[in-house]
Amino acid sequence: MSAQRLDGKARAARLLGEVEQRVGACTERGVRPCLAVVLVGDDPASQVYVRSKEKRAAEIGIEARDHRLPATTTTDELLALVAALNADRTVDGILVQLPLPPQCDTQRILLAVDPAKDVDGFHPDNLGRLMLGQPRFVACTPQGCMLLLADAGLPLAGARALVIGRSTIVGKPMTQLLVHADATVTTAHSRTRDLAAEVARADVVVAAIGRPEFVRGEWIKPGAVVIDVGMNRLADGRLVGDVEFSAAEARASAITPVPGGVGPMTIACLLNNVVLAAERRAGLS
Ligand SMILES: NC(=O)C1=CN([C@@H]2O[C@H](COP(=O)(O)OP(=O)(O)OC[C@H]3O[C@@H](n4cnc5c(N)ncnc54)[C@H](OP(=O)(O)O)[C@@H]3O)[C@@H](O)[C@H]2O)C=CC1
Ligand SMILES: Nc1nc(=O)c2c([nH]1)NC[C@@H]1CN(c3ccc(C(=O)N[C@@H](CCC(=O)O)C(=O)O)cc3)C=[N+]21
Ligand SMILES: [Mg+2]
Repeated sequence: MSAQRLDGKARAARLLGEVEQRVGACTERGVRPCLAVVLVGDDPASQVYVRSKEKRAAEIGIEARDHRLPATTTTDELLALVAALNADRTVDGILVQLPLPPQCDTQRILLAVDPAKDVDGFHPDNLGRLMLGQPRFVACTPQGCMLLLADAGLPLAGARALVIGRSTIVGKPMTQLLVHADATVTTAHSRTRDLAAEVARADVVVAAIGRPEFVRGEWIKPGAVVIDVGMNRLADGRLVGDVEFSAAEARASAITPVPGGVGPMTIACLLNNVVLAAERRAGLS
């Protein structure tokens, strides 16, 4: 058996087509959807991500405004920029690219973003609403994973789901979304005693660890659906996920590739959140 590949590139293109229609409706009402991107320092991976997001935005008529700041930027300087973007009525969404340099107080800065412009879904208000089952902006990567899971066709209600990772940006919101989809969810992390045994009984595995091919293919339950969030750059330049892809593919019923899986979905869901914010400004929602 070989798994169905969950093609995130194609699924993202479809979502972006829908978002583009909605961008058009806003623009007709005189509201040009606009995303402000704040990038501090010169981390090469962050630059790649920001560039590809701005390219996708331009393709569908969303304005992306770049704010590039030196690696020495202070918390106060960032707070002042965020306050200006909050007050700017032409800005619909604000994205502060993470990670920030160590001298910046990340929690304080994320808390300062207007929750109505928090298209990453990282503000405590938006995380709390997700917890209540009344989401406003849902974090983009978990949102994208849910869309790919829907393509796999496996009913989530009653399924055993395993989320590996408990970060605020991926693991925790992913666990919440699966709980609300009526899965029976386990969250694993670095203190989990027997990860192989947890994986072996899961009908759905979402891996968000940040360690190349850490989840062995032989752990996967035959027929399981595997969503690989990991993005690991190897010394030879190859990009691999957190799952041993070739061995997992032989056992799973469906699996996301890296690249071309979750990554493109994250960007499409971000722009989906931007148009949601713009629709409110345009009086369309
Ligand atoms: N495709 C995309 O769009 C995106 C991809 N990513 C990628 O996803 C991965 C995870 O990102 P992120 O959540 O930000 O990472 P973090 O480093 O914030 O979190 C990693 C999580 O993995 C857990 N972990 C570490 N080692 C183990 C282990 N041996 N066994 C089980 N769990 C372990 C950690 O546990 P503990 O809490 O105990 O430390 C932690 O909860 C990265 O590769 C990142 O690049 C991230 C965002 C978007
Ligand atoms: N405020 C904030 N919001 C984020 O959403 C955010 C962030 N900070 N910091 C970093 C992580 C990482 N992330 C990625 C998104 C898309 C790809 C992506 O498109 N990847 C391509 C491959 C890219 C390549 O080849 O290098 C793919 O998987 O096919 C990757 C990584 C968003 N993040
Ligand atoms: Mg990917």
